[in-house]
Amino acid sequence: MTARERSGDILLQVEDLHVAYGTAHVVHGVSFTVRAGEFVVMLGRNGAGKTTILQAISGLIPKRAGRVGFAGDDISRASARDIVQAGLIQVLEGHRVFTSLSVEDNLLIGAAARSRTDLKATIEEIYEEFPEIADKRHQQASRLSGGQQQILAVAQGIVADPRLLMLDEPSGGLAPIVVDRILSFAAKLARSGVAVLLVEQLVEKALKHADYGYLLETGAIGGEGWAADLGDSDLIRRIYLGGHEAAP
Ligand SMILES: Nc1ncnc2c1ncn2[C@@H]1O[C@H](COP(=O)(O)OP(=O)(O)OP(=O)(O)O)[C@@H](O)[C@H]1O
Repeated sequence: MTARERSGDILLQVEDLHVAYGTAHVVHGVSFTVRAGEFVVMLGRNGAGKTTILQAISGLIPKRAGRVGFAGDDISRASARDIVQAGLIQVLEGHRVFTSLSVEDNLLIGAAARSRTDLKATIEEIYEEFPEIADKRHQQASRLSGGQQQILAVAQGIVADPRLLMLDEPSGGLAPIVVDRILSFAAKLARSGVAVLLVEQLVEKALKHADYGYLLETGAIGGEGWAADLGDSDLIRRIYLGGHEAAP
């Protein structure tokens, strides 16, 4: 199955993206798409370039070459702020929350990036889904565990009213059951029309929740396919394990 046969309007279109850190050329002509309402995962070994690609799309690091289209506009040279305003929201790797502010203020700050009318209902929905942060809504975020801060970081991305939510390894430091809850919430968002682009090391869990996957091999797309087909594929075995064992 090729990308062309997927349904839905293309929301994000990355074409021939190149990124370098000084003389280290780490992304070599990457092209891929994310469609409206689609949950796409990008998999690849440590250091393959996944975070670099997300950050280049978000305008956080410069692109050496290539084009990024979003909702019909060319955002290749747009500022990080304008990219957020357009509805392309990235949740960075690690627990990047404001620890001196309350949980609820963290959510309000996340939402301040873009105005939305259903903010209260969205925050309530997040509290319902993640009672561990609801219970501490008026406490400083520094009182949350690392895993709860990670949930809060993802929640900040959700309240920003994304058209495309990019999640960079949301599993970091989380118990497996919490990872499943976050990924199934992301899948629910996708079903409601928000596109999701996930970078994740937990291959099995990512493929369980995503619709479509791209496999990154040292800065280039090595393969792609429906998530349901990739799990037990030779492609995954080749990329992660040199073709000998089952995927992690
Ligand atoms: N700021 C930087 N300066 C120089 N090299 C960098 C920088 N950030 C990343 N790299 C290098 O770029 C390559 C791609 O890194 P990147 O973090 O994008 O990979 P990744 O697939 O996200 O890996 P991981 O799963 O470990 O986060 C690696 O070789 C890494 O060492």
